[in-house]
Amino acid sequence: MPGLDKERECGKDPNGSCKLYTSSYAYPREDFHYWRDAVTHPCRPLDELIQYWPEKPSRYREVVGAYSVEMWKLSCRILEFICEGLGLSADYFSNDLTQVPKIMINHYPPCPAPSLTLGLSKHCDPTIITILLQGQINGLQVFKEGRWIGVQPLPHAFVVNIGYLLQIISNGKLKGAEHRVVTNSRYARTTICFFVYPRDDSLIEPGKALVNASNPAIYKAFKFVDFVTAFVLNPDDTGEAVKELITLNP
Ligand SMILES: O=C(O)CCC(=O)C(=O)O
Ligand SMILES: [Fe+2]
Repeated sequence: MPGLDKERECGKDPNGSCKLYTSSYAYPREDFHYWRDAVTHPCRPLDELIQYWPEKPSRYREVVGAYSVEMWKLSCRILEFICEGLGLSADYFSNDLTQVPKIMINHYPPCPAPSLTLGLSKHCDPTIITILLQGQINGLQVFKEGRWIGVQPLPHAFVVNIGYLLQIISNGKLKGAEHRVVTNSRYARTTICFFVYPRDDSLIEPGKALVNASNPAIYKAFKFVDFVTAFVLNPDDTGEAVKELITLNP
């Protein structure tokens, strides 16, 4: 699709809820650019928001709409299991903590210099959880015990990433997955993320049921909007502004 059409398709909401990026959302501030184009938009409530989504390719709204409905159901089920595992009430996330899910479609074209160029740098998603459909092509890596490990695409499987917010809510019992995307010179790679985000004014804090005298809170309570602001200023999640916001007695 020509660039102008892409811009038009992603510019239907005067409030800019649908965004089109090359590299990352922070393009003008990046020290390095990434080999990636991305489209993102919120997807709930669908009836209200679908009018702002791209209409091209021709079945985009139908296909991505149906996909987002299924991802929403799946994310609710996964979060119920996570609650059971952590010892939080089953409905802990059935509220503002999960009401702003977003779809992000990433496209990484074949790259002439994969050893010099990443698709996305090391980060931890600023979400509760992320459900990722990787497709058939390798590219995702997770950082574990000091080294990068490729996440092999499996047919009919999703990757579920713990986000930074769930790390905080679980009081550090669950760790946000640090990951990045590498490029390759032969194949284009397209992936779809379903990001589970809270409302801006949601309070993020270690679950009360997980905190007691022998397990004190290791993170402060904060509003999601303040976290996002700090995160956007420091896309690297070890950024000082984020650390200061979430760490007790920094
Ligand atoms: O494309 C991928 O495999 C991962 C994308 C990702 O990590 C992100 O969009 O946050
Ligand atoms: Fe990510």
